[in-house]
Amino acid sequence: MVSKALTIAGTDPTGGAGIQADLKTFQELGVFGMSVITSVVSQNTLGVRSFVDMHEEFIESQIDAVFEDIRPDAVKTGMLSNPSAIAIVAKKLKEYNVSQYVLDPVMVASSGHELISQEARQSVKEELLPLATLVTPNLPEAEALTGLTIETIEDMKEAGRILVEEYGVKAALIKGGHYKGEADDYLYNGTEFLKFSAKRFDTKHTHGSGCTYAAAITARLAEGDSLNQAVEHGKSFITSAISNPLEIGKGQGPTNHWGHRLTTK
Ligand SMILES: Nc1ncnc2c1ncn2[C@@H]1O[C@H](COP(=O)(O)OP(=O)(O)O)[C@@H](O)[C@H]1O
Ligand SMILES: Cc1ncc(COP(=O)(O)OP(=O)(O)O)c(N)n1
Repeated sequence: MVSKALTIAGTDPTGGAGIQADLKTFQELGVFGMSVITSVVSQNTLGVRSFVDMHEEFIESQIDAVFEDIRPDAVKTGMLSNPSAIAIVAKKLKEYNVSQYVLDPVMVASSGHELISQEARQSVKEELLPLATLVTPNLPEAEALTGLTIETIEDMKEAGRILVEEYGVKAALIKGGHYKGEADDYLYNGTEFLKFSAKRFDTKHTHGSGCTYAAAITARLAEGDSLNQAVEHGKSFITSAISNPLEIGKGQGPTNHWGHRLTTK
């Protein structure tokens, strides 16, 4: 029996981030991928131009279409730009009793473009964090969610602790891509902190790395991994994808999901 994963997110027509990155990652990890589109984003490796949000009734209809036919084993959410989209997704996650849910709290693209309104940040905290198995903020997202200024490893751990103990998420993975030094991430699961380490590669081709990482973790959860195992597999997947760049695009290019198979001439 094949495992199935659903991503609820925005799009990237150049294929490096968002829904497209998630589906490629699910496929690469041998999991049947499904998708619900929340926003159609005009973006490329140089940045975000604009986006059009799907109406919440249409997001709801897409989620119902999936769950009434093929129940996913795990769900990931990415770009949810406004409070209405967040409210409908939260309602549906509860209605369908989703127990394996990875929340990537997408806020600002690496190009600097805001992908979420200010009001929606509060909705993420109040409505989505209590439902999630795991939240995967990068440092700016962890700062926005907790109000902390994160400058040290201890600050990263404190952010994880606040997200779990004060906001009710089951586990928090604070990603170190924006930190100085090595690319180390810290998982707090409510009882202990675990460190997931990687050498930092000197590359600009990291577009969509957060999406790809969260999608890989979601795929492994769908396959039945424990949370710690899923993060370990996800970290190894994203490190491999960053280590072997395709070097396509005029700006910050995509990670290479197919590390060993795709090459550029
Ligand atoms: N230059 C790099 N070399 C190796 N790993 C990286 C690099 N940049 C980011 N990562 C890793 O990629 C993942 C995504 O991290 P991050 O950049 O913090 O998230 P986001 O893409 O959401 O901003 C994390 O595991 C992080 O440690
Ligand atoms: C539609 C969409 N969702 C999320 C992002 C942000 O992607 P992320 O993986 O956090 O990394 P960057 O590309 O911003 O480095 C996006 N651009 N588009």
